[in-house]
Amino acid sequence: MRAYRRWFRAAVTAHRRAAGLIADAEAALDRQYDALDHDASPARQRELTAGLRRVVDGLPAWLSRPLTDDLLDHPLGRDAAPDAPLCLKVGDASLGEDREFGAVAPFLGAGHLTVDRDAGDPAVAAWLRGVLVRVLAALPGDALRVLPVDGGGLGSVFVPFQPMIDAGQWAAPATDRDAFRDALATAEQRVSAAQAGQPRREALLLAVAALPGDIGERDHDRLAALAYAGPASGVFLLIAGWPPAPPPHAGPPPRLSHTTELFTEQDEWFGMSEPAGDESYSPDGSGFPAWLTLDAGAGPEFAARISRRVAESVTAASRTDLAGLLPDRIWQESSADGLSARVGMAGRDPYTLSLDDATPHALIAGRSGGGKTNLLLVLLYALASRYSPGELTLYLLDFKEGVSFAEFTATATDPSWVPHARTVGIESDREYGLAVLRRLEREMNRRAAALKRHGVTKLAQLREAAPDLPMPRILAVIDEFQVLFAGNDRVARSAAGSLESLARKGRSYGIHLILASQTLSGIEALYTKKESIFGQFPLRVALPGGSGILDATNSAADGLAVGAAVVNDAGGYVGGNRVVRFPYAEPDVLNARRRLLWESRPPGGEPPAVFVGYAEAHVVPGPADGPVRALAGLAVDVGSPAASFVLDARPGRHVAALGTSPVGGDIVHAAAFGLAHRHEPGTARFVLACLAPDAGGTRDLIRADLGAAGHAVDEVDAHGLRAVLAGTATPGGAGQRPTYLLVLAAETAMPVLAERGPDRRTGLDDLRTVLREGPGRGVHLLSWWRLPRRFAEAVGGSAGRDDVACLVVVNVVATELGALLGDHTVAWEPRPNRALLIDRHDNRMQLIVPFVQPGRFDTFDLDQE
Ligand SMILES: Nc1ncnc2c1ncn2[C@@H]1O[C@H](COP(=O)(O)OP(=O)(O)OP(=O)(O)O)[C@@H](O)[C@H]1O
Repeated sequence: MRAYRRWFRAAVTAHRRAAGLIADAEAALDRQYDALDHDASPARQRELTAGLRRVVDGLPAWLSRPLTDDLLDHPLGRDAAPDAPLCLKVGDASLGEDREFGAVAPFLGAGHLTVDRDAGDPAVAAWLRGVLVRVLAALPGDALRVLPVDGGGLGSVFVPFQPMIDAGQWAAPATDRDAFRDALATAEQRVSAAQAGQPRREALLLAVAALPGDIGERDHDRLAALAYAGPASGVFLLIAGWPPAPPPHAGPPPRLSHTTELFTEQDEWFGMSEPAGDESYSPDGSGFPAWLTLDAGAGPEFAARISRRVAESVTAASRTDLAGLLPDRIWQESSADGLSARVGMAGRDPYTLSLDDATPHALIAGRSGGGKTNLLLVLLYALASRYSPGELTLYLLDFKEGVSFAEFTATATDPSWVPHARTVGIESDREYGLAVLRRLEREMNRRAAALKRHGVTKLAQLREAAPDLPMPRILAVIDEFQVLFAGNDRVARSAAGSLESLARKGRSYGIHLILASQTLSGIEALYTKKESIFGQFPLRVALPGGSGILDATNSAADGLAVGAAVVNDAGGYVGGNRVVRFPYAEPDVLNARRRLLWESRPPGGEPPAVFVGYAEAHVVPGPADGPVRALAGLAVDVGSPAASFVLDARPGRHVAALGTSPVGGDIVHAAAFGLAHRHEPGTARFVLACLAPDAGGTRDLIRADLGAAGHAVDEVDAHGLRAVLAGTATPGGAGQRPTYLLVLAAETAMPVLAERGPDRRTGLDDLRTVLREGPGRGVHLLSWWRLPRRFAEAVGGSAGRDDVACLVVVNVVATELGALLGDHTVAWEPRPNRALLIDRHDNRMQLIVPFVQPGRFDTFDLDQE
């Protein structure tokens, strides 16, 4: 400060002497030109201008020298110190040929600068660019944040500075009134924060190329207030076009305090007011004693070059590496009051992301390739390193290709997993997502009850009151969460309900949500539909292309480079913006860290329940005791429990797989396989009818698996099947052993079954008797019907609906299924690798991953299914 004072005083003194010279000269001219001392005066003039030049030359190069290529070798970031006042050359005053000198004015750290013409004037545009280049090059790259305003829509002034915008150090230009007001709000917030004693950040410069034409008195007053309070808080103004024309019926705009003003005198000549600060150019307060032309400033290319170089250095300085960011000693933190982890750098400072009572939940958005996967990996590994599995549990869910949480699970080549992960869903179904949300809700209710029981209101208190009660904080991360709400169906409604309740109440019970999305349109639809949910997500992380989750006027994330994000903890309002750079999630570092976490896991730590949407399910033997069941697949649910159907003595305990897909045959195979392992060899009878040649492969497999389990198989054709039905329909005809009728392509038997026999009975009569009475005698039908309508006819239409209680629906469209069930409200859409298990007795409908033959979907065209 002292050095600046000394220097500026010298400059002012030199200017005054120049003024004296001009006054002398004018007086002399006035007296009489001829009487002027022609010899002495030029010498004195030269002497004085040389003195003035020395003053300007004494200024650091970036603040004074012409902005040309000659300066390119001069180092960046060393000509001014952050927080210290600086002076720079703003114009060229002249006392005649060869007697020019630089006019300097105080600026950042000391006061504001205005010029009365806006950047529509090319000289003003170049000047403004020049002032920006000077401070950009003189200061360390991250010592100044610029909020550009270009209300004239001219745009060109700030175009060269795009690299600084991309690097997140400058905001994107505000080009209309609303955006201008947001910029004002940001600056005002900075002032309030400083006044409240918050630590100073980099200086903030509101740089205006042209004010929006439609601003009013109130905006002028806000600028005046900023001018007054700004310098003490590190907020400065550089305004081209001040004072503006007063709005209609309004007085002239207020004077800006702490401001050095340049104003037009004539053509390209400007006058300059007294400078901001304590010094003055003239003894009588009349301002700078000479007219001046504006500093030539910087051309767009030169500005772009400097901007690129400074941006690169800012980016490099704020780059972090993952290894440096993860703590060496794991699991040292308590999550009693919240979760937080260092995840990157905000300028020169480490950035810590927190999920706690104030910011319980977060939204993350960015375009494809914007770095979402990377960010989530960094965040989750950082959290898992700080908190032990006793302090933090993770529920990870993704709905699409994209973020893959496979990184948290064991693989064929690496047996380690992240021990905090409770569930990991990869390319999950919406139903699976709903199941996870429901599970979280149940956990929330469990915690609510525990709080009540212990008479406390906060999780931290509960952890003290009941130290043995497992009460880790839970973080659920849902990627592409908008998929949950696709369609206006039961799943969407239930998911919205669950999510809303978790978002509202979760914070009290240590449950945090991070919702991430690429498809902003999906989120936008939700904004309008479910605005209330998003109010619960004050923390917003906008990766490149993710401005959609910020306030409508906040486009700060549009120009970000990959590796950076605008993190906003004020629900998206501009004032809360912070540009944060995240390290690259290096695979080697992640792998090493996962191993370390895994090796440190508590004894008995279970691997996460993994659900992989595209994976085939293959049958394995079911439990050896309990009710006898037909295995059908894995439930689309947390932990993927087996989905099965109890084959007890109640009438109708049979299975029909429906649909042309060969998966229908696989269902019969899975059931047979499970039963073959359930019964001791030779203690059950298996009758197999394969009635379509193209199901031969499945028939062979059934035969082989039953044989391997020690069971004989009676193979029959349609006539044989009819005979077996006739036998088992008669009391005592089935014998003592449980009997399973395995029928592939059952509809093919219809003509044979429909024929009347000599006793006037048809095979269908026997079939229906078996369906009703068979289970009581240990006889169960496990069948695959390619044509659901034939099946309906076979069981006797609606009257026989409950006679086959278990339907496994494969590729049957909703209308057909509705007709079959007599219920058109059933929501079902056939999809690859999924089936709907319906137990008509229990009124249960369950989405399952059907058990199929290994490789079924490798050889089978999914589109045909
Ligand atoms: N912080 C970073 N530093 C350096 N490179 C990064 C960083 N973040 C992401 N990247 C690079 O960008 C690429 C895309 O990132 P990432 O896969 O995280 O994007 P994404 O948004 O998840 O994309 P998608 O959803 O399409 O998979 C990565 O391959 C990585 O090389």
